[in-house]
Amino acid sequence: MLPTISGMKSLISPPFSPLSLHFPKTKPFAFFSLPSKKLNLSNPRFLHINPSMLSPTSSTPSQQSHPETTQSSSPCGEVHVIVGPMFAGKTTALLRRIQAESSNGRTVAVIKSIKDTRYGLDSIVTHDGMKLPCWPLTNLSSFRQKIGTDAYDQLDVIGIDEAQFFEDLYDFCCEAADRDGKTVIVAGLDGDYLRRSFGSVLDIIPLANSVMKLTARCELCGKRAFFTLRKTDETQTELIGGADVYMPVCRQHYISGQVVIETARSVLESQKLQCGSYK
Ligand SMILES: Nc1ncnc2c1ncn2[C@@H]1O[C@H](COP(=O)(O)OP(=O)(O)O)[C@@H](O)[C@H]1O
Ligand SMILES: Cc1cn([C@H]2C[C@H](O)[C@@H](COP(=O)(O)O)O2)c(=O)[nH]c1=O
Ligand SMILES: [Zn+2]
Repeated sequence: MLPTISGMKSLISPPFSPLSLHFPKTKPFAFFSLPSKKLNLSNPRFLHINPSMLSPTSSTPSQQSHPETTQSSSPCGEVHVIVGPMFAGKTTALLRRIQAESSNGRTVAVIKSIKDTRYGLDSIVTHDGMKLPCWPLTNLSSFRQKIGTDAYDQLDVIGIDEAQFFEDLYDFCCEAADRDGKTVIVAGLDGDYLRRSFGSVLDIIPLANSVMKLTARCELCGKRAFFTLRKTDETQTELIGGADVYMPVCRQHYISGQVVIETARSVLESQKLQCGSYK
């Protein structure tokens, strides 16, 4: 039997200890207890998340209010969708919503795509350092089996980060909310670096109780940023990276940035071709 922390309610991926929650040093945190549910789970641990851990002081400049935070257990499921470009605070918003649900005494678990290897597999980490243990999965359909049926049945709230990488997002949200009565909170990119619909994120809008599009700050002018510009010459849709590869931009700088990058790309391509023909 894995050690548990008294009164914890969140179902968090093992291995987990309080020390695995890392937040910026300027934002101290402490654990507190809530009455625990009658759970007999062999694997997941129970966690209380102190609100100060997910302090609003780390909010993005464009932080918007949460449209709906569930106050009590609902017999019906819910789907809430958080979208926006990179660096908009999607993960921060997801972690805050999860914390709010946990504070309301609901049992929560968080999933992220195994494709996102940026900060190790077992944690969701925001760009400014908030960290929460999670279940890293290839596909969402494996979640119930991974967590265990009993644990799944006890869950009230499921958070999903990097939702653009899950092909079975629609079916999972449908089943979790409609059939199993779960509250599903989904965070992901609505668009890729070419502003095309990314994965299945937009497909779940018709399933949603609420949709929130967050914005970042344009790295070039400071205005609101709606888009993500890729700074490199790579062209595949999926390319894991952070500020080294991507930057948030406003419409004007997306357009001018794309022109610069596409020009650079075609210059590089023609240089490669020329080099090839000299060989
Ligand atoms: N251009 C940037 N480069 C690096 N970090 C940024 C940039 N813009 C904002 N941030 C930080 O990223 C935080 C949001 O991180 P996160 O919640 O992980 O965003 P998202 O999940 O939308 O990518 C902001 O609060 C801010 O501190
Ligand atoms: C625009 C864009 C992004 N990605 C990748 C890059 C990151 O690994 C994630 C997004 O992370 P965040 O939590 O929203 O910051 O997605 C990609 O693969 N392709 C793209 O076009
Ligand atoms: Zn701009």
